[in-house]
Order: sequence, then structure tokens, then C-alpha cells
Amino acid sequence: MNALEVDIKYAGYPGEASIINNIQFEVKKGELVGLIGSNGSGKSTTIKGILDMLVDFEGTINFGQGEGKKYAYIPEHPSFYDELTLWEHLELAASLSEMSPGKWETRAMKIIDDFNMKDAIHQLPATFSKGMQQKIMIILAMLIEPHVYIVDEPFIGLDPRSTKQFLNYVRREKERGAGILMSTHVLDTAERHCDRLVLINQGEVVINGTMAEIREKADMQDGSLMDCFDRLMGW
Ligand SMILES: Nc1ncnc2c1ncn2[C@@H]1O[C@H](COP(=O)(O)OP(=O)(O)OP(=O)(O)O)[C@@H](O)[C@H]1O
Repeated sequence: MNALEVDIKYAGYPGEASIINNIQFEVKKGELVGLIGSNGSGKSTTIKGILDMLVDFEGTINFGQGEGKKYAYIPEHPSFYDELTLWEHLELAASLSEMSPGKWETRAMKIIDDFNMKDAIHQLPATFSKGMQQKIMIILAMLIEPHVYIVDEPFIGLDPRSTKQFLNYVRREKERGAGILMSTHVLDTAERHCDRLVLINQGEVVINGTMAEIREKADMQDGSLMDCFDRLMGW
């Protein structure tokens, strides 16, 4: 069963209406799909299209059937309410997703502890370092247990322990049945952890498949994702 179905005919920005074209793929329940492509290839535009953040958009996005539209977005550039502490941000996220007080508080404490952010609980995230801010976005998303995660480049800025913890949570959330779409430039991590990869170039899908399928298409039996990517691009 699909957690997310993407069918974008075209999407873009005022004056540049078709930055991306014919982007079609799905994310199944329990699946981690990597969105891969060079700088400017259209990954963030695809994500903005999925999140209904573009005025120039023609296509259909489906967030699973009968599951409501509960998704969480982990943006590349975190943003916070200047006046709210970390705990107050969690309170806000929990109230918007209608979680019961007993449930969200226990879960919030566990996630905060796992990401080593206990000392910062009553501080203002707006004053945190970039990596800490990124962790808060992850914590806020993981708190509400959505059906779908949309994650835009999570790895730049996270320290090794936080990266490992993030990947642990991704595994657990997949087991729970969540579908995860994650754009990244960190190809070795994508190769190791993604169930499927969607490669985008110049606003179009070049290939959508498992690592085995990508190797076959690139005719590189033992090739890394980077090598296959280069071969498929003709670089
Ligand atoms: N707000 C905007 N207005 C006009 N054009 C934009 C805007 N944002 C992005 N673009 C253009 O859309 C194209 C795709 O950009 P996008 O941000 O989707 O790429 P990306 O694959 O996410 O790149 P990166 O890996 O560098 O984050 C680029 O040519 C970019 O210049």
C-alpha cells in the first residue's frame, strides 16, 4: 500500500513555471525512498510541490488512502518561533496533531534524551547551533508519528552520533509503517539505507529503482551509487 503518490505534470516559480516536469513515483508504507540529484536538479522544488507550497503547480499528490493527511516535513533550513522554548515547540506540535498529554510527554522525553538535548529543553531553539536546530526539527517530526515523512537533506550539520540516532528512528518508523521520502547528497548513506532511489536531473526523473535495478541499468555490477549515477548521467 502506498503512503505517498506523486504525479507532478509540471511545477515551478513565477516566471519559471516548469522547473520540474513529469515527476512520478510513490513511497510505499514502510519504505525509505531517496531523492537524489545534483545541485539545482529540482529536488527541493519536488518537495515544495508535494507540500503544496508552489503557486505554479499542475499535478496530483496523494497521502495514502483512508489515513488522513498526516505528514511531517523536516526542512533543510529549520525555522522556529523566537519566543517559544524547545518544550513549548513540542507542546505546540503535539496539540496541533491532537496527541493525548500522557502520550506525547512520555514520547517527547524519550526522543529528547535519545538526541542528547535534555539540557536544552527550556531554552529557545532560535539561539541553538545549526546542528542542534536540525535535531529539533527531527524531534518535532518524530514526536507526532506521521504516516509520511518528507525530509530535505537531513545529514549536513548532524554529528555522527545524531546521524546514527536519526537512522535508528527512521528504521523504527519504517517498521511502524511510515513512508519516508528523503532528499540527500550523501550518496553512501543513501545507498546503504534507502529501499529505493529516485534520481532527478534537470527537473525530470532519470531512474526510479532499487540499488540492484540501478546497477543493472548502469551496467555496473559492483558500482557504488555515485559511480552508477555518473554513468547514467553520461559523466
Ligand atoms: N524561489 C525560486 N524562484 C525561482 N527559481 C527557483 C527558486 N528556487 C529554486 N529555483 C530554481 O529551480 C531549480 C531547481 O532548484 P531546486 O532548489 O529544486 O534544486 P535542488 O535539487 O533542491 O538543489 P540543491 O541540491 O542545490 O538543494 C534551480 O534552477 C533553481 O535556480
